[in-house]
Amino acid sequence: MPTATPQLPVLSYAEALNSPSTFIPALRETLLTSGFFYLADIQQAFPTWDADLKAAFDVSRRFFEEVSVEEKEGMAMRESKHFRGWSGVGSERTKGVVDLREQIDLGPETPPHPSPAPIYLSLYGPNLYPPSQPSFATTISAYRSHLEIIARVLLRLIGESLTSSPELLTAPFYSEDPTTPPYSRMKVVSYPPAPPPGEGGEEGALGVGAHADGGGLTLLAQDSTGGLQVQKWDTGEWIDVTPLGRGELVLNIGQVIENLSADLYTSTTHRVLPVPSTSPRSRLSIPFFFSPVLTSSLTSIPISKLHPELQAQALKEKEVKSEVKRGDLKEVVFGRAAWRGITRSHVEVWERWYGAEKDPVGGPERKG
Ligand SMILES: O=C(O)CCC(=O)C(=O)O
Ligand SMILES: [Fe+2]
Repeated sequence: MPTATPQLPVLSYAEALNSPSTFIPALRETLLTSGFFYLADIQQAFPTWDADLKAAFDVSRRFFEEVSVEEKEGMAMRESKHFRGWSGVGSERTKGVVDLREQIDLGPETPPHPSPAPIYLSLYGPNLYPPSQPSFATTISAYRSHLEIIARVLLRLIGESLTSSPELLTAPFYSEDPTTPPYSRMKVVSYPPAPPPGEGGEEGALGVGAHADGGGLTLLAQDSTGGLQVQKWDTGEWIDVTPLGRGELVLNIGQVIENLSADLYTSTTHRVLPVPSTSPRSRLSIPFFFSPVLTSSLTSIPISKLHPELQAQALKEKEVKSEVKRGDLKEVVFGRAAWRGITRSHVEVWERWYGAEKDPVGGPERKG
């Protein structure tokens, strides 16, 4: 395991639970400056954390390495009206360029929505799992349930770091209606070693191209390979998010929290470099995108409700350096943003089940 010196702040989950009064100012400072951080000391809250994390990576590697292409095709995302399931290398796009990764997309496990109008309610539905590896579903679901807890704790503390009415931030992430739960997605991803351009590789292709996450809060576990980079919003410099080998998670906020925070906190641009063709194996990562209910309306915390010391800063214009256009998923209703994000990444799935004639939101292209 590498023992790199982290270039991003390391915050402690144990401190978040035991000493919120010292954790909250550190969290605020981190989100005002860096936008990305490591979360360590999760073991103190979940004694089985290291084993559960390892089990999640073990079932993921077994899936990518052992399940046949025929079985993967049977659980392919194009079979799902709900944009769930497996996508092979080259079938997902970021800003129109193929991503060099293979993945399973998962969401909250529910039946299809009973009346899927508006169209984005079609995003609710069942996941697709590999039939030959039943431990994949149970292991990944158990891991996901830890992340739901950690994300809720962090969300509340992010709310408290901004305002004495944290429910202004947290409300869109709660639902009383079982047909419209919070729409948190999760991916199990493999980045295979890729040939460089000139030796068969596509010019400009990355593991995943530069983007800012569209959801609320991203909690990412990565193996020891490395390759994730974040673009510092103040200088535009790319820095490595090196794995620390401590069972840590990498956290960043998505465009939803950027918007809710009156743009005080930045949803930072990031990317994954291709795995070198000389690497003996694929890089694995498991990002979890903790997100609001699809029907929720997202309105920024009013400046007058922010902590007094943040109000002047919220009024200032902030220049964010980013290789890609930002704010591209700005919508009032979260479902519309989620729909545009996923249909843009998986145009073929959208065309198969919906297409321009049937889609009032406009799928990959914004309408109205
Ligand atoms: O795999 C990673 O390290 C990052 C993936 C990512 O940024 C994403 O899927 O949004
Ligand atoms: Fe991302």
